[in-house]
Amino acid sequence: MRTQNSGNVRSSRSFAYLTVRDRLPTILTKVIDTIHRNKNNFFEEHGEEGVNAEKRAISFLSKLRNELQTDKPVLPLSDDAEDTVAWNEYMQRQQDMMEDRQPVSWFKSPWLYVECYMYRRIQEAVWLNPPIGDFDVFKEGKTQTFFESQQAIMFLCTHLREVLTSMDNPNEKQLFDHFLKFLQVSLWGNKCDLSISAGQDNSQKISPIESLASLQRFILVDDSDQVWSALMTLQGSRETEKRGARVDLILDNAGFELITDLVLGDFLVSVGLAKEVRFHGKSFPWFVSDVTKKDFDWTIRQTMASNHKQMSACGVQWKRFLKEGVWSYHDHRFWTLPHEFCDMPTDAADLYTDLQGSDLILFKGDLNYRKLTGDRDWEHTVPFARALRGFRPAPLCSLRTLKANVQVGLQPGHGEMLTSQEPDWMTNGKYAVVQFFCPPREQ
Ligand SMILES: O=P(O)(O)OC[C@H]1O[C@](O)(CO)[C@@H](O)[C@@H]1O
Ligand SMILES: [Mn+2]
Repeated sequence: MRTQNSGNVRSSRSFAYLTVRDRLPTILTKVIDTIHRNKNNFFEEHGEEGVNAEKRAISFLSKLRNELQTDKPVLPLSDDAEDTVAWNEYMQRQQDMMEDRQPVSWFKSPWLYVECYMYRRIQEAVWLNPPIGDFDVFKEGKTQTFFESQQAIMFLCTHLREVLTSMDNPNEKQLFDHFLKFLQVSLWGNKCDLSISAGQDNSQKISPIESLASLQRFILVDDSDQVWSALMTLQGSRETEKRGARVDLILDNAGFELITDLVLGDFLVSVGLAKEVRFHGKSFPWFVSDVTKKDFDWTIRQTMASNHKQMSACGVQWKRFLKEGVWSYHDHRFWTLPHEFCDMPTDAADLYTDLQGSDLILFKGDLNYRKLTGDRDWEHTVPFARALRGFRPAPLCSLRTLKANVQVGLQPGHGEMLTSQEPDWMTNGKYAVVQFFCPPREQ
């Protein structure tokens, strides 16, 4: 069994190596440029102090880029945030695992760790300079993809409102068909992240519903019917009948993907499949396009303010769900730590306990999949349940388009066939999985 990290940065032909060599410095250069372009805004808001903060942040980030490119040892964090100690302890853990006592450095550590670490160091640059401490270095890109996906967002909102108004007493089959569509739209929404393209435009421009049929053959594992059964079982159970089912959606990217997740959350609540939807986002800007609380609120405000009738009706409804507590937004520092999810019971016990109260947890995106499976070099036939290594807070499902070298739960020979036909099938974002796991009932 090969279970070392799939992200082997040491091998100069690996996807991980290329990411660290090419993609991460490009992202850092864009961040530096963004801060520089905002110099006048910082001056207007904070005077000279703002300009000094801009200079210090840029010099910090340029140094960081140099450390990365010259494979320097990774440095402990020097800020004083809620998660600083956890990060520095994790770095020590990495150090203890080094075979030859070499210092942990950018090209000699697991990919998952260095990639997460870079985003945390970017945040360190901002937090160490309080006048610009709440500046989101990725905001521009996130708003841009939202506006560039307007057409697709309008299609989707229209489709949702039509489905909801036309459904008077739907039978189970009709409900299932609609559910499947909204689940798949949310799945393919994950194509639109900005980290894989180092911030280049990756927005959705065509009708998301119409493209579903042609995309079906790219879903390598499709456990949608098990997700559906889990929801149906809840409907029949006495306990959940009383309190209603709770779905937790672990969000990934802002822009079009977030809209697909909100639409799915709306559908689940509006047709009674869930009583409560809890959205989980990041507590600081992460992996270029991930959702923060500000992005979440901004997206709902923008949707409400749209001139398009159905789109603004969606926004108004979403605002109402939040006000009534049917929907809620949560963040936890664990989502922006480098830990794999099987560490959650020990390293974020409060979050694990919270998730145990869920009836279904939907994990969006590639990074969440890497953390679910520990980003290991698993054989493709290893069952998903095994790759989770004891992470079993509640029934859970990963909705992920493939953008990294890890994939489990395939039929024998499937992975080999794909490799022979399309060597980059795990990283080109063309394929997807809907992978479900249900913890066995306690005896
Ligand atoms: O937004 P997602 O789907 O988690 O993707 C994040 C991207 O960043 C990566 O970590 C690569 O840099 C990949 O896993 C993926 O391409
Ligand atoms: Mn992301």
